Amino acid sequence: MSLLELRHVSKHFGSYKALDNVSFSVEPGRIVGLIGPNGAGKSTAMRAMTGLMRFDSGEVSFDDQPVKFSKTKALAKMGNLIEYPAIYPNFTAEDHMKYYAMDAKESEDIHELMKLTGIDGPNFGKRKAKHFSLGMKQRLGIAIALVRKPKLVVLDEPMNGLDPQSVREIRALIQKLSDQGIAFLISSHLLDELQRLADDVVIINKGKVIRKTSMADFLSEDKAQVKVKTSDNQAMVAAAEEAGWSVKENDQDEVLITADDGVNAQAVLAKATAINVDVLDIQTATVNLEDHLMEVLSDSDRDRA
Ligand SMILES: Nc1ncnc2c1ncn2[C@@H]1O[C@H](COP(=O)(O)OP(=O)(O)OP(=O)(O)O)[C@@H](O)[C@H]1O
Repeated sequence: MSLLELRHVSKHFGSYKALDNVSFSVEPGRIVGLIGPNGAGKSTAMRAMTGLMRFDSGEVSFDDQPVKFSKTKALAKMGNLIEYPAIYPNFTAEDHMKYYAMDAKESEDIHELMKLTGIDGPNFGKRKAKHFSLGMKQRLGIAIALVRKPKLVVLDEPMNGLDPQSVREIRALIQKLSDQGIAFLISSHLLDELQRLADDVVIINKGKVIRKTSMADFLSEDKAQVKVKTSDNQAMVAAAEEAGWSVKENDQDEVLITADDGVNAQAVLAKATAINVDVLDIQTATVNLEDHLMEVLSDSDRDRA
């Protein structure tokens, strides 16, 4: 049984379908990236699964219990940081931790957790939250999400507003906690970060789940691409097409070549030499979550048009 499961969840805002029959699951201890363009429905899905928002139809279950709007009992072992954490301006970091641990049946050692999330340093100390930077608030939000010893932590854009050093630290923290068996569902537009972190991906576009798979499988779908600049791109395109490769040209005068059974720079160079075309520059693009995501999204938009 999955730790978290959404089955056929739909949600309208007026006549707008923000979630359209959304189904996916999170397995124990896995880090799942929820990705998609602005307005795809990621935050809406997160609010539905954490009991923060009513949904129209479908079911959510967590830890073998149904999740309903405001049904907090089912959510005892789920932490979340969705949009902005509820931070009280006149509380210190420690006040927050004590407050959030108060109604927990089982809570982490607050001081350990503060150390782990880096909110115990001199910057925090006795300062009130109204003086915290955005990054400090994010860290505090993550610490709060962890206070009840959760089995799953739902994080909406956890890297927002963090400097590169903090992003790295938060990534290491998530990895460490996942190694201890905590599952994460994370939405982020920082795709490089998600590529490094996530075990699985769920891709959502216009309220629909268009792909759910492991990160490794998702990335391996992307075919290697050779980018080449030549003395005669027209001749290169013709020769590549004749070889049965897929060819596109971009606006930087580069010819982009892929093939279903793979293509490499040597093969493209050999083809150029055979037709007496000079190669000015050649590169093999590495697999990248962002590029592959763009392809998958544009295919899904085309299929729907
Ligand atoms: N309370 C609301 N009332 C009306 N429309 C809403 C409401 N909340 C979300 N929406 C709409 O639902 C759609 C999905 O929004 P959502 O915030 O879930 O997207 P998202 O994938 O999280 O986007 P982003 O990456 O920009 O955060 C958007 O078109 C948004 O305008």
